[in-house]
Amino acid sequence: MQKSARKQADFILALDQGTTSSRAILFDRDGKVAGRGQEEVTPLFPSPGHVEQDPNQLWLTTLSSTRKAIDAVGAAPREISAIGLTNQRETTIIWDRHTGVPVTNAVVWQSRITSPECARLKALGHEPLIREKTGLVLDPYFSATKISWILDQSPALRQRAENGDLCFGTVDSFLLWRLTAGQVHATDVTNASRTLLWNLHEGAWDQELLKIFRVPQAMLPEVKPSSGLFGMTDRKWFGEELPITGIAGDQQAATFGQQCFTPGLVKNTYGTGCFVVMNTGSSIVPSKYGLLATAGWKMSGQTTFALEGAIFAAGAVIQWLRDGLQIIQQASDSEQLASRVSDNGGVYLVPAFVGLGAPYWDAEARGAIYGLTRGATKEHVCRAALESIVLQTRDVVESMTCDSGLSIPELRVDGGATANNLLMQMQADILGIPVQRPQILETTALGAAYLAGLASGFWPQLADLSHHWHVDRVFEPRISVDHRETWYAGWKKAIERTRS
Ligand SMILES: Nc1ncnc2c1ncn2[C@@H]1O[C@H](COP(=O)(O)OP(=O)(O)O)[C@@H](O)[C@H]1O
Ligand SMILES: O=P(O)(O)OC[C@H](O)CO
Repeated sequence: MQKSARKQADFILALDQGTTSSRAILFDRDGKVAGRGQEEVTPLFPSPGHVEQDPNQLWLTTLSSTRKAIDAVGAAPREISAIGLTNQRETTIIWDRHTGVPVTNAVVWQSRITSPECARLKALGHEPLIREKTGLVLDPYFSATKISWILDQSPALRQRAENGDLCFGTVDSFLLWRLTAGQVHATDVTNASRTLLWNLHEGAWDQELLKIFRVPQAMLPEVKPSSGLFGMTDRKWFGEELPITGIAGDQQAATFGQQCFTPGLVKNTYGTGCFVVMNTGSSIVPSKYGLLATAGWKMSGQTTFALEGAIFAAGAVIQWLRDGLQIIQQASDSEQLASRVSDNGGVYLVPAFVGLGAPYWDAEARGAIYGLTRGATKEHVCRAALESIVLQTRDVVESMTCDSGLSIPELRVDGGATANNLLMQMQADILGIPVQRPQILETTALGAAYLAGLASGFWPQLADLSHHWHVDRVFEPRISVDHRETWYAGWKKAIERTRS
């Protein structure tokens, strides 16, 4: 890499391959969006509870959104200092090492197809060891059982994996492989830490876990720091070779993009799901209250760890109001509809569409609506749907406070649903702390850009980033403690009734 020439370049390109879309954003030196491209991706539901995506679509939409972003700016590729990659995490792809062709569709993080395998491993008593080594819980959400589920499709596949003819990767790893035309099979620590195969304490693939999950070591990617050179793009994609110098899973990237650089700072991203992440510095905080210990990022030889509460259904509830119940036409209508009533009228909605994630980890629970009376209206249901997002967040923030022993002074927010002012106000009300919405909501992509730009020299040091973060609006809590706790007590009752 010609570092000095690249330092002079004008942009960092961030590629954000998410659950619902692939996005590409060019950021300038002030961390502002210079141009963007976005393409939707299609979820496939082959059987109840199972979710897949076509890996080729993830790749092609990444390429086409990149071209859109570059065209929007009219930038020449040589004006791009480096590329940062961020991705929906845990989603599992296996491809042929020689041809690059995926052997099946991607098994998406939301898929529950491996519930029986998780139950089998729990019955064998493996859960405490797995939890201790990985910081995670034994749940179909993570990659390990998805890998073995794919390999169990045929003995020939398993044999090819054992012979070293197949590669496993999360979405970052697959895109990196394609961008480098098959030259690099790698991932970063944050993505590795979501597989259930990564020993968080040792920072290495764990032989005992590989055996428990029946995953051949020969198919695993090399694991690198989140900020540093991963490889060069093949000239055929953008007309010249560009260095890929940052990779992180999307929630860790958003934490970095929100500049949660000091222990105790917390962000929440409101997308399809909701992911609350707290920086815990150099300490791995094992959770007693249903959260995950995970890698935050690794740079300059140092790993920063994090505590995370993963909530599976957030914006997905609003999509259901639109596509399932059809009581709104677009997600943003939810704000107006819910505002027509002053409270939930006693209605609570628990959106356990794919079970419950943090802090309950109940794969078998399914969604329910409680408290319906003859006076309940679609406005109440819509309000209860929005409330379910902030109430789930409160569950996680309570666990985080207990686990970390730190009181959380404020919540930094980002993601598509933060455009909803009522949602943000309710979030401040139920937590009793200020909610800070920054001007740039594309913090996931920004975090990937920061990781890449710090490695390429585009931004010489972390301190150069501090003037990029500007608040758009602060939502202060406005309700009494009594009101807050009565509201929350109703939710806890609804949750208890829903658990399997
Ligand atoms: N104004 C809004 N009010 C409530 N939810 C919204 C609003 N705008 C978008 N959403 C929800 O936010 C999600 C999209 O956010 P995004 O950050 O793009 O998600 P992802 O990264 O998971 O693809 C969708 O699930 C959508 O229902
Ligand atoms: O693509 P998103 O934004 O829905 O994020 C998905 C998470 O990474 C799943 O762990």
